[in-house]
Amino acid sequence: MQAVTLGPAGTYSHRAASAVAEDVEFLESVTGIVEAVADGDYPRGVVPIENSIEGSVTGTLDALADNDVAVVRELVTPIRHALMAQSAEFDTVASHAQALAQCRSYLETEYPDAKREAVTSTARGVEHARADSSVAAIAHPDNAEELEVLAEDIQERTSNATRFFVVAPADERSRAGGKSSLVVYPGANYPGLLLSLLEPFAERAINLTRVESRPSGERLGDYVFHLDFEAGLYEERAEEALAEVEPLAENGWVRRLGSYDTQHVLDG
Ligand SMILES: O=C(O)C(=O)Cc1ccccc1
Repeated sequence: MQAVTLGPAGTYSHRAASAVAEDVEFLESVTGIVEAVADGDYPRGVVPIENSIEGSVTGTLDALADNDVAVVRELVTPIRHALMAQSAEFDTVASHAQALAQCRSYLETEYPDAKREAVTSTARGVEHARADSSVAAIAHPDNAEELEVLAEDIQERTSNATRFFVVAPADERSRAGGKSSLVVYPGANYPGLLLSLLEPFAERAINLTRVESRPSGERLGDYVFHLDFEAGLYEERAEEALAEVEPLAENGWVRRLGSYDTQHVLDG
């Protein structure tokens, strides 16, 4: 199976995608990846959704609200960051914004004067470091090749895990799986709205594993809600909960991203 993910080669997304596809192609934006799958250009896309230290990847959330795709699996993988450069003499650290944030304390302690440069992916930062001796990169240590690995395991906490979604064309949406994801745009704003969106799950003992709000882009204070819960859409209790949620969004919409299982991908 072919999958498209965040490139160039060597990103954490690439490592995760290799667990589900033999043929991995690259794009440089999560929005572009979700759009390419929605347009039928690729059968699968692998996008980072959430990190245990830094939280949501907002570009991915917004792309899932804006495009009609299915989520068919989630991948959970540990993230271990290394600092690499041509030598210890550098003045800039280039990496993906999430990786820079995940190594904030290390950088503040060890390299307080180094500039931080956010680039489109960790592997793109490595390319900068290869081309320019004043630049160090934060990436998976396997990317180092001729670069010197100056430090390993520089992330904030030992359990730096990232979730990735495997997205597929909308017609491959499944109701089977232990978890499900929804995007809800109520198109309304009144006291207790969020409570009434969540109560149908609580009343049926369905555990919510993630609740995120994102600005709808329409006006200030208008939100799209992203919900993940531990039940399959095939289950009667999930169907019942949705039957209560959908009328609350009569001025907006509810997107069922689908049900899926979790696959843990080990590093190395
Ligand atoms: O830039 C990468 O390597 C990615 O795949 C995105 C990312 C960045 C930091 C942690 C996890 C995923």
